[in-house]
Amino acid sequence: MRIIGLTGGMAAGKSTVATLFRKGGVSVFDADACVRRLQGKGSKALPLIEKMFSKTVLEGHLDRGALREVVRTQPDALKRLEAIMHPLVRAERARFLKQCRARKEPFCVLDIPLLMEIGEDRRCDLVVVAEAPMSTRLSRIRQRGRSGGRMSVMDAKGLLKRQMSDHERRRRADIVIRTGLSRGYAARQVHALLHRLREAS
Ligand SMILES: CC(C)(COP(=O)(O)OP(=O)(O)OC[C@H]1O[C@@H](n2cnc3c(N)ncnc32)[C@H](O)[C@@H]1O)[C@@H](O)C(=O)NCCC(=O)NCCS
Ligand SMILES: Nc1ncnc2c1ncn2[C@@H]1O[C@H](COP(=O)(O)OP(=O)(O)OP(=O)(O)O)[C@@H](O)[C@H]1O
Repeated sequence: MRIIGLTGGMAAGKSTVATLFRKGGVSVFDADACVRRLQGKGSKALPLIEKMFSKTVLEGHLDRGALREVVRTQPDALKRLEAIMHPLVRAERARFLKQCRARKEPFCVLDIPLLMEIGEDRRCDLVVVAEAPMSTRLSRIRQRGRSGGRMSVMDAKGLLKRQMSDHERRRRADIVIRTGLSRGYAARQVHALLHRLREAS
């Protein structure tokens, strides 16, 4: 089975590209969704988060706004949060790969925002980067923030600093999908890639 790593900066359009792969019949592991699942009610991570960051769990639910605020204002908080989340995400990822192998799927996608930062790209057979200009991404983040519940540009900037530069990411990519233009254009690039992968397998 060939493992396709999918990554990109914040609001570049990874999830949109991942959906296109899914629609093309490919199994996708979504690391952000996995984090949210692992932080859900009754999850393993919640008691650990509650112990480390007081007042971020209310009546068994994670208060994401409160946790975002902690991450933004406490210098080492994200590192400590990652130390809780990353081993759990790693275990889920291993489970996903095992299931795909058991189903004898020819390839699968790992959609991981920090794919390169954690060195997981080295274990992928093909690394795909979703790329849109920073100005486009910031306006998408602003729009999402306005429609409620999501992080503001100010919150995002702290996380963006921890993500790899676009230049470095592009250098380590095998394929770049341009996601700064229309969705149709992104779809055509993914379809062409899937076609090539299927021809080669
Ligand atoms: C910081 C948290 C609470 C913010 O939650 P919120 O719902 O507001 O945002 P969401 O999870 O949708 O993330 C928004 C954007 O930030 C990026 N991001 C999230 N965590 C990180 C991180 N540790 N470093 C860099 N970027 C990150 C995401 O990929 C996404 O692009 C949450 O992202 C979290 O628990 N992060 C730690 C786990 C982690 O490292 N996740 C990255 C994928 S493995
Ligand atoms: N051509 C395009 N390709 C991908 N996304 C696009 C495109 N045009 C607009 N968008 C929009 O950009 C926004 C961000 O996309 P998406 O959620 O897929 O990004 P992401 O990289 O997964 O974000 P994050 O890592 O912050 O969760 C969405 O609202 C999406 O609809």
